[in-house]
Amino acid sequence: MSPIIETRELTRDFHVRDGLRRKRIRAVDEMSFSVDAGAAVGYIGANGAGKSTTIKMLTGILVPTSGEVRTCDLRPVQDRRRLAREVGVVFGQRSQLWWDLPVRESFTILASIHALSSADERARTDELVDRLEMSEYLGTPVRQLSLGQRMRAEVAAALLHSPRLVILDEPTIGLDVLSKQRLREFLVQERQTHGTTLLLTTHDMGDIERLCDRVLVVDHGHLAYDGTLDGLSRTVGAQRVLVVDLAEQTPDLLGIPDTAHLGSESRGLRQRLAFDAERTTAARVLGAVSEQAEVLDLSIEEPDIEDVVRRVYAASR
Ligand SMILES: Nc1ncnc2c1ncn2[C@@H]1O[C@H](COP(=O)(O)OP(=O)(O)OP(=O)(O)O)[C@@H](O)[C@H]1O
Repeated sequence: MSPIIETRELTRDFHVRDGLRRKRIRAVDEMSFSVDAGAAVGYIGANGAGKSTTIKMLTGILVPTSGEVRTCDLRPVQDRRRLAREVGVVFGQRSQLWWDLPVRESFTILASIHALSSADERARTDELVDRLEMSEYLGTPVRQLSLGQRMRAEVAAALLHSPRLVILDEPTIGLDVLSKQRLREFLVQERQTHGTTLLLTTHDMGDIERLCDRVLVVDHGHLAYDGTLDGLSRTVGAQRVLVVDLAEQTPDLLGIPDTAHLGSESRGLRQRLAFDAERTTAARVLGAVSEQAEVLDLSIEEPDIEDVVRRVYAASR
């Protein structure tokens, strides 16, 4: 089976003014990678690393300066219309819905753009409305929706024609915890049910952990890492943090095996301990803490994606 995305030495330059001179910026630099059908790939990197430019070339919005790209076995620029039938794109910060129309009407327009039969349109709309819990606001104009509601509608709009590949650019940006969780669950389900391939850019490590089985890290237009999330954690030693609220003011919990004490608040009532998930577990750390103090509450902080990216960059240079 041929890959659903394949790039070979893909490159894109921009020319910008620098005072009186023109300067060349190489946004994507001879990048080669491929993605198999059915995969879920996280595409991460610092601001300006080249993520959006890559996505624009994959979807035919931007013409490459050099190199090759094939998406769903098509040439994105030349075959853009055919590609639109195979790919769904969600931009967290840009809407593809009609602001003054009720959500339902946006779906009807999109279904007719994609030339869905009325039976397919009905079946797919019902499925998406049900799984994304949108029935309450189908008649509401898009401009009146909350961000979480709008994002669900955006995702439904991008998936209405059952694309083989879904590209999501910051799909959970600005969403509250519950909305993020719902959207992630939906995407996991969609992939399981329909074998949809997912490629997403995000600044949220939770998206990567819940959704992706492979991670690409881009640095100045080059791939700095391509592998599993576990491998990424091993490469950079991404740490988790256990935050414990204690029943009494307690001296700093030093000497807990495989942890580093990050700090205390309120005279030791709340303490933060970093641990490496490769070497120990949250349960083991909690067990050791409980021997020294009564724990009232706890939470675990996910690794910070900016920190992970910085460490990958440092390791690859
Ligand atoms: N239209 C453009 N004209 C000039 N330079 C551009 C243009 N689009 C992108 N660039 C430059 O190309 C580089 C890569 O930008 P790109 O938007 O692909 O990064 P990104 O990884 O998506 O960043 P972010 O996370 O901030 O969205 C940056 O240096 C950016 O300034």
